[in-house]
Amino acid sequence: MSGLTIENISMRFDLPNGSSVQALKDVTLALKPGELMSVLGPSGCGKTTLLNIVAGFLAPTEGRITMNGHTVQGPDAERGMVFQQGALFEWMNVRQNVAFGPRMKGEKESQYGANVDHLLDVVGLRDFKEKAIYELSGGMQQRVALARCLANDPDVILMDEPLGALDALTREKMQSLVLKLWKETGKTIILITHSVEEALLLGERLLVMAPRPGRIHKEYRLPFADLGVDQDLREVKKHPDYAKTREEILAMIWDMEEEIMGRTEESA
Ligand SMILES: Nc1ncnc2c1ncn2[C@@H]1O[C@H](COP(=O)(O)OP(=O)(O)OP(=O)(O)O)[C@@H](O)[C@H]1O
Repeated sequence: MSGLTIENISMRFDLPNGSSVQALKDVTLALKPGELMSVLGPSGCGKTTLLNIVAGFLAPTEGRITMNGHTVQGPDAERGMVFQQGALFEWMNVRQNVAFGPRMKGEKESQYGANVDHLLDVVGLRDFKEKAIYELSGGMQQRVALARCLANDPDVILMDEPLGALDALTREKMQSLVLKLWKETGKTIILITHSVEEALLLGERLLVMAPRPGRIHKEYRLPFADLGVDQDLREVKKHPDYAKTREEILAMIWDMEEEIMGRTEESA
């Protein structure tokens, strides 16, 4: 079967003091090729743990991940990751960073060069190819991180708060870029965010997770990501369902946070 399946994933962390944390409990979902899913939920509900398991960085306590029919056993270029801070190589210039994956695969400049230049064009860094990473703004660094991930031609792109460290205006521009890349490349994308607005705009599917144990609370199918491919995101936000869904999700997460606070106070 093509696509990504997350089957009955549970994750328990055993702590040195003998106790344990049930970070995820029985999470099941499937993504078809080309789907864009945002993941939202209060702090500690297991978003990053889930992404790390899909990436193959962590082995789940129970369940399995399959990718195009085979079981995920560890990290692989078919699943690319973009972190909050670009995790770029400071000793390489912009173009060398983007070319890193293909070079590691043993490709020659004649094989990867045109694609690397194309990707740098797509993310708007044509004139910055020779720049050092420290010369770039945070937004530009995240553009490099996106291009570097795409240069490996992964089937799935996993993004953990990729725009979380950016200022509001840059973030908005980058949200449009993510939508553009999604449509142009047809990649499957899972994007974790703490921003309800971002989850709404970048989630063709939006997953709300609940904590203790981390699990799927509710899933939405939304029109805003498709609309945002061709439209200014500020226009998309005027859609009548946008404010309604935002309020509903905000209230949902607020209630979860209140419950966590209540439980913490009780146990104090
Ligand atoms: N390596 C680890 N060892 C022990 N506990 C862990 C480990 N990694 C995560 N946890 C715990 O698992 C739970 C889920 O953590 P995770 O980071 O996945 O949540 P999150 O939803 O991504 O949180 P945030 O929004 O704050 O980034 C938390 O209670 C966390 O403390």
